[in-house]
Amino acid sequence: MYVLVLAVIIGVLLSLWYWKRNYPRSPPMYPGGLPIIGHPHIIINVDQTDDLYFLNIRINFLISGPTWRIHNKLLSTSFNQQVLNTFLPEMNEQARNMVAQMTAVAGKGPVDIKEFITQYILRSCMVFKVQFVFVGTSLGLESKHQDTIDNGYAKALEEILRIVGYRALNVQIHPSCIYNWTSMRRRELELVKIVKNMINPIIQKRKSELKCTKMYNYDSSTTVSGKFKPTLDLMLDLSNEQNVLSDDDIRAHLNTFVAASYDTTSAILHNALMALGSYPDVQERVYEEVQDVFQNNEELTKHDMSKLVYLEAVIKEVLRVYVAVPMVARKVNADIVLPKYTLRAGSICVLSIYGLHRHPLWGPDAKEFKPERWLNPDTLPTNPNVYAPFSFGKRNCIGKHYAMMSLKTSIAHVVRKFRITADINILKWSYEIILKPSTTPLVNLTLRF
Ligand code: HEM
Repeated sequence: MYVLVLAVIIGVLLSLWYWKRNYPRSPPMYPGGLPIIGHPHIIINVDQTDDLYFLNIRINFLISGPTWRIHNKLLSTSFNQQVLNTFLPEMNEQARNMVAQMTAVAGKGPVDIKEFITQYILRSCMVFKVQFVFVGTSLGLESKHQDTIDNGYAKALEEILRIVGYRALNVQIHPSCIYNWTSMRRRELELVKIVKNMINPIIQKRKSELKCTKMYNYDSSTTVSGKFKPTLDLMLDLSNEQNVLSDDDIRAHLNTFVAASYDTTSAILHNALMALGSYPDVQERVYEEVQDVFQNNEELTKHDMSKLVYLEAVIKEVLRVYVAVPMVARKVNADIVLPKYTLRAGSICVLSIYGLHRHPLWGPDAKEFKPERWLNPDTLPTNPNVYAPFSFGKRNCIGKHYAMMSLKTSIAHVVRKFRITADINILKWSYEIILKPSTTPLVNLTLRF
């Protein structure tokens, strides 16, 4: 009996110690009980932090903080606008494919658009992966095998993130000594193995291809034979010539790119189409702009991108109100002294992007969906830190311009062809690191011509 009581007391004390050690002193509380520091004036401290955490779970299959700092510089050349423009023809083609699939069901009653969106993102983002990272058909895989890899790989990463999200929200399984005994942990290890087994042969195959063609002799700039050097080649180059990246690093980068791009972009595309269906006036204005820009052409060009001003405002507002990444978390490297409390070194702090996007600085209509606010800078908050759909600081989103291009292209193609009717207010969300639609409310698509 005494032993039992003593065990309970020790358990409670250990939990309190663990809680105090991991959370900053007296932060304001988020409705769900999570500590937040999403105040715009203290966001700047994010650069004093390091690894990506979700509450206090570090995402182990992603690249770690110190490694990311070195690699990010080297890889950022692959994300410049010139390189991104080369993906526009493929984006147009995949958007047309999505529209063709939707046309088959248009006018036949309410439909679930999630599958069409997932296919578009998998095809265009995975094409991005295939061309940008895996160098198109040079993999020598038949397209059906390529599809299996795209689907299986992305789905495995998605499931890992779901597990991480679940663990993050359930404090009783934070300590590894408990979590390691759960079936969830076993599934996580299984998935990590699946991902490893899919990616390793691809890295090895490309390595030997590059050796054969002696491409290693090229310098590590972004171009090869007049073309942009794909990221995988760039990474292999860095590993071979400069010993900067190991195979594990390369795999972690690929995981990071795919995990960070697939779910986020599909959630936002889904939300944007639902929002357009719920606000007919906004949709008509987008339609008119898109018609003006497209004219009789089949494709959007890089010059068209900057002309889609209202559509850009709509996307920015979707990213604000229906944010895809509602919070980010960081490990604090050194004590950060704030007016009311100190974030201690070693603790994990959570930044509520969701909270920032509804901050009173946005005005009394902060919670309303109003794309027009982006057309007049005077109506926007003067503090830029209240808007962070792509996060802040050194580890912000490297793919933000790519995402914007992909969203503009796909939405323009859909709105040009269909009148959408939907109700975004009945949409329910689930937190899986990314805030994802958990229900699939149906949407009506009516052909415009
Ligand atoms: C609408 C779509 C997208 C949204 C809302 C989004 C949002 C974000 C956010 C909030 C972060 C920071 C996470 C953190 O600070 O903890 C991030 C990081 C990142 N994103 Fe995106 N993203 C999007 C699309 C993309 C795309 C298309 C790519 C393409 C490759 C991409 C690649 C990355 C990478 C590589 C990181 C860095 C992860 C790391 O530091 O390890 N993202 N993204």
